[in-house]
Amino acid sequence: MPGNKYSSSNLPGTPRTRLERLLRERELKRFSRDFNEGEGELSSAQDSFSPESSTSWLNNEESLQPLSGARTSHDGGARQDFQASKQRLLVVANRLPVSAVKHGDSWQLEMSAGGLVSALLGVTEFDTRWIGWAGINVPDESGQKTLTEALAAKNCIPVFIEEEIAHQYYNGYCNNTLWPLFHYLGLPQEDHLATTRNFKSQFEAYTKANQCFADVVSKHYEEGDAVWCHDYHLMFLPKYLKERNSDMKVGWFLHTPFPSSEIHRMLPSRSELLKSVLSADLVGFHTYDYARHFVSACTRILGLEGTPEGVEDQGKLTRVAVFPVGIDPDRFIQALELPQVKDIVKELKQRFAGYKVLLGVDRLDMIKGIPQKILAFEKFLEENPDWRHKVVLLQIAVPTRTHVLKYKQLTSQVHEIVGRINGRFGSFSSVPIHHLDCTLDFHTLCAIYAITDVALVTSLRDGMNLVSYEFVACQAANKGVLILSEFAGAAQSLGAGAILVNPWNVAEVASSIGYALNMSADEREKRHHHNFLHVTTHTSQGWAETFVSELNETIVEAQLRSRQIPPPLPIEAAVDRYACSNNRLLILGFDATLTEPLDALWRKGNQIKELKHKIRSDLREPLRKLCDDPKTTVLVLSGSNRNALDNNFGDFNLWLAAENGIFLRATMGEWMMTMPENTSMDWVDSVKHVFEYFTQRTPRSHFELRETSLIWDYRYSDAEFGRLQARDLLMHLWTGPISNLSLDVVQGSQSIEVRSVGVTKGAAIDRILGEIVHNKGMKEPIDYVLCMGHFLAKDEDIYSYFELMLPSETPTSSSSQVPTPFGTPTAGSSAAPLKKQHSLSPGKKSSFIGDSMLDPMMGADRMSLLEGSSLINLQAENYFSCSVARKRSKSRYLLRSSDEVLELLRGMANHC
Ligand SMILES: O=P(O)(O)OC[C@H]1O[C@H](O[C@H]2O[C@H](CO)[C@@H](O)[C@H](O)[C@H]2O)[C@H](O)[C@@H](O)[C@@H]1O
Ligand SMILES: O=c1ccn([C@@H]2O[C@H](COP(=O)(O)OP(=O)(O)O)[C@@H](O)[C@H]2O)c(=O)[nH]1
Repeated sequence: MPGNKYSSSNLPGTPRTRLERLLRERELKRFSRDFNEGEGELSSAQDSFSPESSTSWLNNEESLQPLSGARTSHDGGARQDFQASKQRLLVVANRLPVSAVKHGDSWQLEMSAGGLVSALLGVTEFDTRWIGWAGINVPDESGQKTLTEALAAKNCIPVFIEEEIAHQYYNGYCNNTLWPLFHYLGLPQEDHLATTRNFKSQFEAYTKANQCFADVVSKHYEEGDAVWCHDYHLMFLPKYLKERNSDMKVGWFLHTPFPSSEIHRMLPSRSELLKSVLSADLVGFHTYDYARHFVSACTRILGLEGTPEGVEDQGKLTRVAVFPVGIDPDRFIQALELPQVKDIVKELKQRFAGYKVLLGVDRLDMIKGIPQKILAFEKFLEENPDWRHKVVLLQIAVPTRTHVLKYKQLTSQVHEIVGRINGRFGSFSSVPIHHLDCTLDFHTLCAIYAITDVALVTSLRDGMNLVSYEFVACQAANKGVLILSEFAGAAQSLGAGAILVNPWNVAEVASSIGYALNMSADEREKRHHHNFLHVTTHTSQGWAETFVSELNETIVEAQLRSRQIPPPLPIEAAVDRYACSNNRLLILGFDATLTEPLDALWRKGNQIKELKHKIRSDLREPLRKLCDDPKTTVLVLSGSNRNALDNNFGDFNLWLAAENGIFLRATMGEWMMTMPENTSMDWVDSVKHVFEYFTQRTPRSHFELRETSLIWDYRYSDAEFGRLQARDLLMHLWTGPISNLSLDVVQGSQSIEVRSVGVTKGAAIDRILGEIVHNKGMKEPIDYVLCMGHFLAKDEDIYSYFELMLPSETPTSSSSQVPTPFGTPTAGSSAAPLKKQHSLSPGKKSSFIGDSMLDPMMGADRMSLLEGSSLINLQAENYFSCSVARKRSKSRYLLRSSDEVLELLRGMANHC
């Protein structure tokens, strides 16, 4: 068995990283394939496998093989075992590889045209089911049943969509809106009002159609399946699938270009579409440019973070990667050896004897640049009279999307130009352009590719363009030249061997035709060799294998990452423990914990600075109840300045700690300083200068000068630009004003803060607690602590502070990073006597806080009052450290939003 011989244990080392695991898997696959090929040699004589037995473009039902393992299905025992262990793959695409035509009571299945079908037909590595729109309206149940049965033989599963919805979805939203937009042809503009109305109904049909797909996928899904969604038709599918089953392994691949974010943002439904695609685990594109555009649309439109790995939202990563598609080159190379193909080649050569053949094979689509190509050919004939009657252009224009108005118009336009040029340059015996509106069978197509001298691919935009690959695969003998649009994805892979052109530049294309026709045999050979190597090594099989491996790997990675994310706070338990405690301490962050949630729309306004500093109005009541409960002490501990806290909490009975705990006051009392030794601001002017400079150059960023720190905040700026500016700002800081100063530069997700070394919430809490305990004359030990906030990583040392207070047998999460506590647990006892390690410096005023009131009692004398007493008696089950909306955290628990904070505080308040 391949599995035994090449089990992973035979390979040295355990892969630890994603790349190591992927390389290992690749190696195993290669071993496994070599092994099977070894066996295949023995059985090939009996199989007498021929290219025809593989899937074919012939519109002949007999030639259609089941899609999975078409080549391995007759191999007997060992092969079947191997096949049985193949991973199940559900390919979901708008179009099935076959289209159904009804003949009486039975169905005839014909091959569908288009690059997506061609690409996926080469994929035999998996146990594949193909789920797609039947392409035909079958309203009656019995018809649906018989068609489903007919398709099942080809491992195809139909999605039935009601006729009007299918029309609005496919001809409307997909091909009249998304397709032109993604190919930089803009949105339809004929009649603005009607278009807007259409947008709505077409968009609704699009969502409904995507739901129909999701229904069918869910029905056929088995645990462990990889679900691979394809193309712009199914942008909502990842979301719908994950809503039904969050464990489903979902990948999404786009076959078209993804346009610049400036184009994508024109779409009225731009955000919904992006968000849904981001529900997938892995998102793939043909080229790096498309992937880059997608990530940048997510950062600019959704405000998310783009990383080299993909797009990150609250710790959840959607991997974005590049997977250039290929073809199954052997299918073409072997077809050329078939007698019937050789016959067609012979016939064509006779037919065009004495002529050089230029070839275009395209769906009759605006993006393919057919009119531009023909006009370039006209210009060539115009400028090169010697070539007239010595060269023909064969243009195969495959009819497509014929119900969309634009496509109808294009057909007439092309016919008109062809007629004019043939009239102009034709003769009784020959015409320069042979234009065919038809679909060719596979063998004829191969033969035409083989006899062509120059292929002309002049797409105005094209996701990849497989015709260029197929042409190269069929040119081993002829070494014809490929003229290729620089706007096709294929230009990135075949660019070095092809002649690259700008299809809009008719003169350039015309002169390239001349260059290609006159090219020396030596140059043709070299160029062909380059392309042939690429086409034969980058196959559709490899493309699919890589995508599915990466998808599997993404899930492993996500599981590893999710282990680092704290579990959700068990709100009920936190409330229950609160209810039965006697002396509770609630430490609450302010910004993004108790503040109003920010709507994305507000990002646009300047009022944002004001809004972010307001307590949620619905939180006031529960908070007031908690503050007024004699068994509860509430401390709001924030990076904000004293004013902000005064304005929001001045009328509550609680404790306020501003500027990360440097300033402290009970709302009944005056402000005091906890860490006067950290308040020197000599550095402030030089840093402020840098912050001002960057604020002026980064729209919608702002900086805040606090009494003890400076913060530059760019969360409302363009995310990408903000990040670049932040990088630049940091470089300036490090190399300039602060290079010799003892300052901390604290990086938030979208902010940069400069403060004195050692100022953190964890460092301040020791002294804050000393003051609170003393001030309240606390006799009973604190037996419940909730410490909750959207804290910067540096300030999360506060969570660790309390971990150390827990009984020693309780495993601590990160004791090594604990700040110096003034209370440490006594071995073997559950109580934590408070021990002083810092003494506060009473009365020491620093110049920049001249108006602050310093409590002369707060300091060494006071702390000594507490020494030796057991003022924290905290059991692990009564300690709830909880980060709010920050998944990368050292806290024990997570609350996703301030809505959940509200739920928690309301629950507690009910027990006051
Ligand atoms: O199904 P249709 O609406 O008739 O259109 C045919 C296909 O056209 C598009 O093909 C793209 O995929 C190719 C393979 O990745 C790529 O080479 C080409 O550049 C693209 O245009 C479309 O994306 C498919 O969904 C359609 O089936
Ligand atoms: O008569 C034809 C002409 C072309 N094709 C196939 O259609 C696909 C076109 O793919 P491409 O990526 O070039 O562009 P798309 O049509 O997908 O935009 C290629 O595999 C061609 O072999 C076909 O099936 N029948």
